[in-house]
Amino acid sequence: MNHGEARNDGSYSGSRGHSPASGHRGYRRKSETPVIVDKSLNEPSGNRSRGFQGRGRGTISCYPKNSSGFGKYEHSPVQSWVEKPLQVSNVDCVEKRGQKHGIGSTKQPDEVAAALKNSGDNKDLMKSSASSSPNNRNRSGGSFVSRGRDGAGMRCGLVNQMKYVSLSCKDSVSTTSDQKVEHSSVEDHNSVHKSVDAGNSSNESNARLFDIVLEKKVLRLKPNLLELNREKKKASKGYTGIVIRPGMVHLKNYLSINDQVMIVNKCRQLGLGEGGFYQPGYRDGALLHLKMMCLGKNWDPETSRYGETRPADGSTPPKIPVEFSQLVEKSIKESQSLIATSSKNTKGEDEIPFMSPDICIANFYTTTGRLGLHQDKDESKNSIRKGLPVVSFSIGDSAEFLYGDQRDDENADEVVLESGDVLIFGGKSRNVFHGVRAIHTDTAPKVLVQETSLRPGRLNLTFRQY
Ligand SMILES: O=C(O)CCC(=O)C(=O)O
Ligand SMILES: [Fe+2]
Repeated sequence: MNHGEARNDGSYSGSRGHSPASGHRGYRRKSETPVIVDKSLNEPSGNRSRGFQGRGRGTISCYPKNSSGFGKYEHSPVQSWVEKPLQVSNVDCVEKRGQKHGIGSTKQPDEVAAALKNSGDNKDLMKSSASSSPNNRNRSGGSFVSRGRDGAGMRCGLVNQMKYVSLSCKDSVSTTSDQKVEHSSVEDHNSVHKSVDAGNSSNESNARLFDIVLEKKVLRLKPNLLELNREKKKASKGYTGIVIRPGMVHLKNYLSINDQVMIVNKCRQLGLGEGGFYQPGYRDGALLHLKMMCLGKNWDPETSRYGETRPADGSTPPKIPVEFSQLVEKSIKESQSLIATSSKNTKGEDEIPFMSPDICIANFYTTTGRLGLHQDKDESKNSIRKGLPVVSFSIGDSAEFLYGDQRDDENADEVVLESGDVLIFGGKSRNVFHGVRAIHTDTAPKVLVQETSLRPGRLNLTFRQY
C-alpha cells in the first residue's frame, strides 16, 4: 500500500477562479452528455420509479427522501420517500467541465486575500502560505506541477513563529447538539494543550494541536432570516441518493444538521486531546494542505502505513465514536438499497460491500486547503480486494471533489460536496483517484456555524476498515 506516495499534496496546474459548480447539483463530467434527472416527492416509496438511465458514467439517478429534522436538529430515520417518473433534461446535474482549474498552490496572493477576507485568521494564512515547500517533489507524477513557487522562503520562519491562540476547552464538549461548547477564555494552545513531542523538534508545528472551532469573539453576526429559511427548506427536503458510477454513491444532504453539529463538537473535543488535529507532513518535509487527526488507527503520511500510534509525537489515536460508526453503517446500507432499487439484477452488496469502520481520517481544510489526486490503498490487502468502501462525510464549507480512473486532474470528473453530504466509494470504485481541488468559502450552513463556531473551512471524515 502506498497511500503517501499517491496522496500527493502538490498543486494542480492551471488557474482556479471559475464560479463554483452549479448549485448543489455540481457535477461536472468529462466526455458525457449532460443528463439531469428531475425529481419530486409525490409517490410512495414502494413505487420508486426505475426510470433510471443506467449506472454508467454520465448517468445518475436521484432518489429524494425525507430524513432530517431541521427544526430540532434531529436525524430522524429514513422516512418513506416518493418519486415522480424521472424526467431527463439538459440542465446542470451532470455537465462537462468547461474549464480546468488548478488547485492553486501557486496563488499565494489570492490565498492571502482569501484568508484575510474569509476568516481574518492570520495564523491560518501563515500556515497555508507556509505549507508549500520548495522541496516538495512531485510524488504522484501525472499532471501535478511543482509547488516550488509559493512561499519557499517564508516556510520555516512563519511556521516557527506561529502561535495558535484560541480558546481552551475546559468544559466537556457535548456529543449532542443541544449542549453547546462553552468557551471559557482565550489562551495559548501551547500552554493549555500539552504538546506531545517525540523529539521532532525540527518541525515544531507538527506537535501542536489545531482547533477546528474559532474563539467566540471572532464569530460573525447571526445569519439573516432569509439564509436560515433557505437552509431550513433544504433540510426539510431530505436527502437524495445518486449513483455516480458503479461502486460510487453520493448521498446528498444525508447528515442532518443535528448530526453535523454532533460530529463537529465531537471532533473538536477529540481534536484538542491526545492524537488530535495536527499538521501532517511527508518525509521530505512537505506539508499537506490540511490538518489531520486519525481515529482508531493512525495513518502516517511519511511511511504510508497504518499503526497504533502517531510517529510524529507518539500519541495514540482516539477511538471512533460509536455515533460515527452508526452513521457510517447506516449510510452504507442506504447506498446498497439505492443500488438495488436502481438496477433490478444487482444486489447492493455486490457493488458496495458492507464494512464496519476501524479507521477514520479526519481532515480539516482551511479555506485554502486542498488534497491532490490519490488512491486510498493503505488498508489491508483483503480490505482492498473485497472493495470494502471508503465512506466520506463532508461538513462545513463545500469542496470541489475530483475523481477519475487516472491521476489526471485535467480529465478528472468533479462533484461539489456540501455540508451533510456522504460519498461512498467501494467495489469497482474502491481504487478511484480522488482529491479536493478547492474549498468554496462561506458556504457552510449558517446554522451549523452558529451552533458550533466551526472555523471557515471544511471538515471531512473518511472511514475505512483495515
Ligand atoms: O476530503 C475529502 O473529501 C477526501 C479526503 C481523502 O481523500 C482522504 O483523506 O484520503
Ligand atoms: Fe482519499
